[in-house]
Amino acid sequence: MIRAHSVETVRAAEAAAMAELPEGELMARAARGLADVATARLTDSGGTTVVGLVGAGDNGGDTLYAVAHLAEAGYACAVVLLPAAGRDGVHAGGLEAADGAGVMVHLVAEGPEALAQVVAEADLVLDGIVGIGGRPGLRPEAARLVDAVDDDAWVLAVDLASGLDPAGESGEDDAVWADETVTFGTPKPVHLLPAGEAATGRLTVVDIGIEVDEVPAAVERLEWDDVAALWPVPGRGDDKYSRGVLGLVAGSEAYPGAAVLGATAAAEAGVGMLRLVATPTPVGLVHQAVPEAVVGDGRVQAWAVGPGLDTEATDADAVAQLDVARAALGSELPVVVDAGGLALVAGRREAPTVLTPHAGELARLLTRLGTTGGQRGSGSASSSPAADELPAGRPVTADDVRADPLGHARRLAALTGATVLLKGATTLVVTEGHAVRSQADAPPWLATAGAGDVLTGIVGTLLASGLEPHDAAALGALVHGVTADRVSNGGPLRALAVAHGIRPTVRDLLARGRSAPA
Ligand SMILES: NC(=O)C1=CN([C@@H]2O[C@H](COP(=O)(O)OP(=O)(O)OC[C@H]3O[C@@H](n4cnc5c(N)ncnc54)[C@H](O)[C@@H]3O)[C@@H](O)[C@H]2O)[C@@H](O)CC1
Ligand SMILES: Nc1ncnc2c1ncn2[C@@H]1O[C@H](COP(=O)(O)OP(=O)(O)O)[C@@H](O)[C@H]1O
Ligand SMILES: [K+]
Repeated sequence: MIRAHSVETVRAAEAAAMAELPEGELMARAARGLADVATARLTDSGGTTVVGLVGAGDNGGDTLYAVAHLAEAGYACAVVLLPAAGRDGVHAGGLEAADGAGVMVHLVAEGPEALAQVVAEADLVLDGIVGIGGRPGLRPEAARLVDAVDDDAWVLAVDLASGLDPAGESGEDDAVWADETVTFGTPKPVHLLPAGEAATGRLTVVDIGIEVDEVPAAVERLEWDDVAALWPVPGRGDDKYSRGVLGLVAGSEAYPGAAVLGATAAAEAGVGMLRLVATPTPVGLVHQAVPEAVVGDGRVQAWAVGPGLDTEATDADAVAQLDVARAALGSELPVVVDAGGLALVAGRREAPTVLTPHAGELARLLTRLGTTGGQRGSGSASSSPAADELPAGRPVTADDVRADPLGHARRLAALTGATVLLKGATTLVVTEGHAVRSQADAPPWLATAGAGDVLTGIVGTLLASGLEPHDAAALGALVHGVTADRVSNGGPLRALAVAHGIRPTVRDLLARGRSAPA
């Protein structure tokens, strides 16, 4: 599992480490690690020139020392000192090291054109403008230099891409767009959250000897090797009932195929037994595609409610199906609720619950539950709408959610007590009292109709086997995304192919776990 820690946690861990170490040792380790990564990239690309963009804080200090190492190794190195105070505005020890190594030192006073030319010549740019002490956004003089970077240069962000919010709570309107980020000790939330993930690029963690393993993470990401520990593997004493029966309330005369996708996914994920509650057309289709499924209401260990459910339908079969959906939501059993089922969510549910909206569904649900959209007030760092603003009396929109996915997912989790799985390129899993989980395993090809129905089948299977909602949601998202990536293999995807890819994917992920060192 990848674990990202908050800025407060990192600062405390750094302080504890520094108390045991000679002065400057942590920064020396950070700079050495940074220079090593830079050297590896320059070796790969055949690049020879390095420019460091240096801000006022310790992030600039790391950068100055790293550039000094690179100059000593023979690369042609320059730095641009961004503070208005020039040489007096940056880390003194770092500047002394850079001077001693023969690094060319430029000041903002030289003017934007001259500096843009310096920056444009770099094969590798070290972004040391700001790190975890940074406020979101770039000042104009920094933004101009970032714009001047050559398209072919390798942009290496020091600790985080400057301009991002280290906490990853607000967006990335004006930030460095890094090819790679070298971070120290542990990832920070911004590296894993939608607000910063794209601008972070490849993430490389350099060990500088700070201890955070015992401290709760702010954001977590399950990795392939976590699957074996979490996935429900039957034992000799199990039977189909003990493994977990899933009740799937899905499909309608209007959207029959969703039931096929959800049922196929559950069968492929290895559900002990599947009961389908649906109207005649989806029942017929599921009989063809998933002959294992049993039709009709009955005893189950968990429910999956919603794929293809038509909550507007009024014929007798549909009304009977909707009655089962409402009874499932009113029961004390675990439920995953998707698509049409979300329209039936009325508020808090005490039993384990996973809600799986995409941005539009989350917006509609929040609006229906009484939340309204709002704009951040003046003085805020960003003009994006935020979830925690005072109500402005208008409905929450999908754009509001996209501008602040984490905030809106948290809002729904607080209103319902449920685990909220917010779908997207990066899928967030938010449960009150738990570290946020963030999964980014899927290719954009997965943005295709019916993909969500497949996810519901997987998560339902995991709930029926007894997994906690937070684990079921994150593990479901991981397996869904990894399966999509394997099946796509760089090409188009269809939802049914993803469903059919689950079995070999889970098998291979479990095999990895068996062969991984203890
Ligand atoms: N604390 C430690 O022990 C270690 C810190 N390290 C480095 O130190 C960094 C944190 O250093 P600092 O706390 O000095 O903070 P930063 O270097 O992140 O930046 C703080 C400075 O930048 C200015 N600033 C903030 N936002 C800005 C913006 N948007 N545009 C321009 N200037 C802005 C602030 O006024 C302040 O002067 C880490 O990210 C890491 O790179 C590493 O050397 C490892 C050890
Ligand atoms: N750009 C993207 N990259 C990767 N995965 C994505 C992207 N956009 C959406 N997805 C994933 O595709 C799936 C789409 O599900 P959903 O929107 O519910 O579709 P449907 O309702 O048609 O089944 C989700 O699992 C989501 O996380
Ligand atoms: K930086």
